[in-house]
Amino acid sequence: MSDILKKILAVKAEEVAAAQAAKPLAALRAEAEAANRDNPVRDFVGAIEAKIAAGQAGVIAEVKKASPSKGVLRANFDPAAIAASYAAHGAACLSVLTDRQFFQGAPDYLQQARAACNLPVIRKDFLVDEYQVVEARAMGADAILLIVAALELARLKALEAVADSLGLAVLVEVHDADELDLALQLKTPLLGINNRNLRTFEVSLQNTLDLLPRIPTGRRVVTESGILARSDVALMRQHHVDAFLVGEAFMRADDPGVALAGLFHSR
Ligand SMILES: O=C(O)c1ccccc1NCC(=O)[C@H](O)[C@H](O)COP(=O)(O)O
Repeated sequence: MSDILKKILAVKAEEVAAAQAAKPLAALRAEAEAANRDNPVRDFVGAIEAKIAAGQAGVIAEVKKASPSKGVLRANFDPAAIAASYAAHGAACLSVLTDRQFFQGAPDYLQQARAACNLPVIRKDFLVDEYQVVEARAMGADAILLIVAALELARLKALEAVADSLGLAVLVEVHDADELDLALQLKTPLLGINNRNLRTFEVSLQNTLDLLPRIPTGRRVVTESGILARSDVALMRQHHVDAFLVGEAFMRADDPGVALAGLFHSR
């Protein structure tokens, strides 16, 4: 496991302990159930598939103020305005960072972004415990990320089951072939291949291409990280990779939605 991931996971364990002490799981579950009544889950997988069925890329557009590898990406950060622009320019879904310490994110940002549009939203964070999955639905998320490098198989399966019980979609993320073997033991169709090595922060789109021959039918590959240019999108689409998770390229642009259209839509 990479050093940064170790550090992040140690902080997550502390955050879960503190949150549980402040609000027990049973109370949080009641909030998640209320959210399911008042603010029902939006179909994350369906939104991606609908774009792809229409011949477009399925873009998960990220709302990310900063990152460990790049520092602050967007000083003037307005999650609602970013989300509205993404929606107006053809995003399938949103990814909102809720981690405070390493990404300068917040649960409030997820709520502001989701309220500003009709798109499904993934809680982008480092989930290690059932508590955080329930918390994701309570804050309004429609999907969660599970990172194979961070979790043992039994824990991955247990967290996927909690997500299923709440109606949340799961994006399972891998970086190499061993992680892929584990991810394929989950039920979710959404398989994220991270092009970023979390130890070195090196990014190589070749990582997605190398793992493609190992992907069975029935899984939807989402290529994650380092998509910066139209040539990157073209390379992926030539290899029938039609779903993308993109952050930095949009966050550094004056208008993130216009940048999305420029990267993905034909001119
Ligand atoms: O982005 C980082 O520096 C990072 C460091 C440690 C763990 C995860 C990290 N990124 C999370 C992501 O998955 C990216 O935000 C996402 O794939 C978008 O990547 P990009 O388009 O390169 O911003």
